[in-house]
Amino acid sequence: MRRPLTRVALAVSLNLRTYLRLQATSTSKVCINLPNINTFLSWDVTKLKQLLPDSGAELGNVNELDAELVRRLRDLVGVSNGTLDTRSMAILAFLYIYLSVFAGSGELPSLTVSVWSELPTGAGLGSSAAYSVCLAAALLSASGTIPSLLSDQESTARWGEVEMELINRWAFQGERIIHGNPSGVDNAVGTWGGILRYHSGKITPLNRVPMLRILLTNTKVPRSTKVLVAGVKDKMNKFPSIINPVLESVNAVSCTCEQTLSEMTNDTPTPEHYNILEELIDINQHHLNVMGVGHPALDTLCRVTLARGLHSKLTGAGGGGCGITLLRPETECSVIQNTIQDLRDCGYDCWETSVGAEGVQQHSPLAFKEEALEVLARY
Ligand SMILES: Nc1ncnc2c1ncn2[C@@H]1O[C@H](COP(=O)(O)OP(=O)(O)OP(=O)(O)O)[C@@H](O)[C@H]1O
Ligand SMILES: C[C@@](O)(CCO)CC(=O)[O-]
Ligand SMILES: [Mg+2]
Repeated sequence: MRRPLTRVALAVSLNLRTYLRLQATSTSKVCINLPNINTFLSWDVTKLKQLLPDSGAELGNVNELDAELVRRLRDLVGVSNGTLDTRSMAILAFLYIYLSVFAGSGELPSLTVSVWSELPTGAGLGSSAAYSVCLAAALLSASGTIPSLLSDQESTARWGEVEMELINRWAFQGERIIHGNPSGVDNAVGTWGGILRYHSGKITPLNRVPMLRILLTNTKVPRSTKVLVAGVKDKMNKFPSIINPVLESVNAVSCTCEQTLSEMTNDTPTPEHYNILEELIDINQHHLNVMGVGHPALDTLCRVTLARGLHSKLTGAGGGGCGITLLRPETECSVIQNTIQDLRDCGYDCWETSVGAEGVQQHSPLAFKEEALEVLARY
């Protein structure tokens, strides 16, 4: 039986976006272009139709993963059960959402979907969720399940609450395919943006969000969310009396952090607020090490930034990938530049950004970031 998660977590959106372009075609093919993972594939619509059960209406249940459809898709893609292969997971998530969303209409349309992301793939920044949210929003919109929002004048628009809820649910199915037993917090952040509080499956956006500057560092150490999450679960099962109190303490960190963030938005942020956030970052990083999701490269990140007076922690499932470093308002430009250089000297990618960006949106081609448009226009 799955233990209900009763602890609080806070999740924060980043200002790095995933872009999806969907073109209706008359080729009788479904094509997917995923330049980030060098994957370009197509299938005949007739072949995909054979995967649908006799009554298409049986599909399309947004609350449960259809194990039989997943099995058929695995056969089609040629993967065995426990595969963690980047490409296969991305393709399975796409085909699963495509077939489920269009099954009810009885017709599978030919189309070309191209996705390109500014997020590093599989590095602890929720790239799988951003990918799944884009797929869900685009396919639901193409099927007419949610409206297409853009009029001639409007270049960017957001869906209403009901549509966002549906996008989030379908994205969660994509996350399930990609990473096994996800909490749903990453797809919620991708859908709604901002900062979210997660408790027992209930997701509440924080009303107001302070502006926080951070450094984002990619150690480039490869890791798999699926494997790391399974590892923590194993530890919980093996040493419940040891790990449960750690999770309780993580919960208390989330609550104290939430209170501090709320004070920072109600009053002017003070140096003391930043001191508290820094201590919480350090404590949480130690928790994550105890849970077995640290990595020597992440320890290096923490050590190198602390030498410049800055505090860091891992992101996402850990085990390598990315970490964040909190910047204080008074942190001098030279300190930031020197820290970035130190981290680049370690072989890491590092850049400055801020937290709390918008969630999923529909853009007209004109409102696409130029770089994204340039990449996606190739397909
Ligand atoms: N831009 C993209 N194009 C295609 N597939 C992607 C893209 N981004 C993510 N994916 C899919 O998501 C998988 C990575 O998901 P995973 O959950 O392991 O990492 P993450 O989401 O980046 O990190 P975390 O879950 O720890 O925050 C990839 O293997 C790929 O299947
Ligand atoms: C590690 C994890 O918290 C998120 C990965 O970004 C797993 C989850 O919430 O499903
Ligand atoms: Mg993920």
